[in-house]
Amino acid sequence: MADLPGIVVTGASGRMGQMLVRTIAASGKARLVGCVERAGHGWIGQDIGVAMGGGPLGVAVTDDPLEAFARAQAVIDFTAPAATVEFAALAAQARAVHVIGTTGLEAAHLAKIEAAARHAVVVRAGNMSLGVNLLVRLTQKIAAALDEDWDVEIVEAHHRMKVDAPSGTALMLGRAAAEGRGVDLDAAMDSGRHGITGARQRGAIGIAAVRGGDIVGEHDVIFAADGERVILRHVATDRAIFARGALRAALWGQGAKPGQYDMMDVLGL
Ligand SMILES: NC(=O)C1=CN([C@@H]2O[C@H](COP(=O)(O)OP(=O)(O)OC[C@H]3O[C@@H](n4cnc5c(N)ncnc54)[C@H](O)[C@@H]3O)[C@@H](O)[C@H]2O)C=CC1
Ligand SMILES: O=C(O)C1=N[C@H](C(=O)O)C[C@H](O)C1
Repeated sequence: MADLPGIVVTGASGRMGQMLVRTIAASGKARLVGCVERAGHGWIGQDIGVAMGGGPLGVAVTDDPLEAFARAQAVIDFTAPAATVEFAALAAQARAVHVIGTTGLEAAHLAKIEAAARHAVVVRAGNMSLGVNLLVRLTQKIAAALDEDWDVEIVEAHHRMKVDAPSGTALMLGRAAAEGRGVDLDAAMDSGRHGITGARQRGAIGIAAVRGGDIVGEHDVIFAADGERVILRHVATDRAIFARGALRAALWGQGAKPGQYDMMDVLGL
């Protein structure tokens, strides 16, 4: 047991944090060695298992990430952009693999993560599930096969508490469609339509976001032409799919050289 990789979960009280704690504890492939939450959080100092309403897991929640990371071989981080940037520097300092699931990262955040990845392994993906990563590959292939008579529209739906839009997954899918077509997503993307928009621009890649209830995550990629449509769909019904992917990434990263990777690298897709 002691030779299994030790993993720290950041944002341990969150929707994904709790799922990760359960997944790691039950995996038999890794040890949970730390749980981090933001300073002032009510769970600081409590055993994570007890705080989650179950039996003790022998790991107290801390607000000191550096001390926790120093004991770990990997950090799994599904939190928020500002926190993730801070954790990237600290994980690199500790030479721990940093698995980043956080979405809503902007250019300035990504530059800091890139700098950290010069010293340590970073695996980052807007979606860690096998099914979505397959969907990304299919989207790229179909976009490459179809010309601009086929309008690409991506529709994503998530729970009412999600704070960023479009979802990280929708952006992955948009990027894949753009790559398939040989264009730049930033130039082609049309998201958040409202008012007198004018007719659709040929070649645009549309992205729309739905927010409501407890939707775990749903993504449609629609290729619409005159007289026919191709629709690819992924429906997540359980956050365990993301946690399993993240754990797989943390284990895969143990043998990798410093640098930034994604789930395509981990899954060999
Ligand atoms: N890549 C993927 O496969 C997936 C990514 N996500 C992303 O993961 C992120 C988190 O999602 P949820 O768990 O639903 O959110 P959540 O709001 O339930 O959890 C976030 C947690 O991070 C904690 N946190 C924030 N700042 C912190 C700091 N400085 N130090 C320590 N902890 C801090 C919060 O207290 C909270 O417990 C979002 O960006 C979401 O889009 C979610 C599911 C799958
Ligand atoms: O916030 C979420 O919940 C999710 N976020 C990720 C995203 O932004 O795509 C992945 C998943 O869809 C759930």
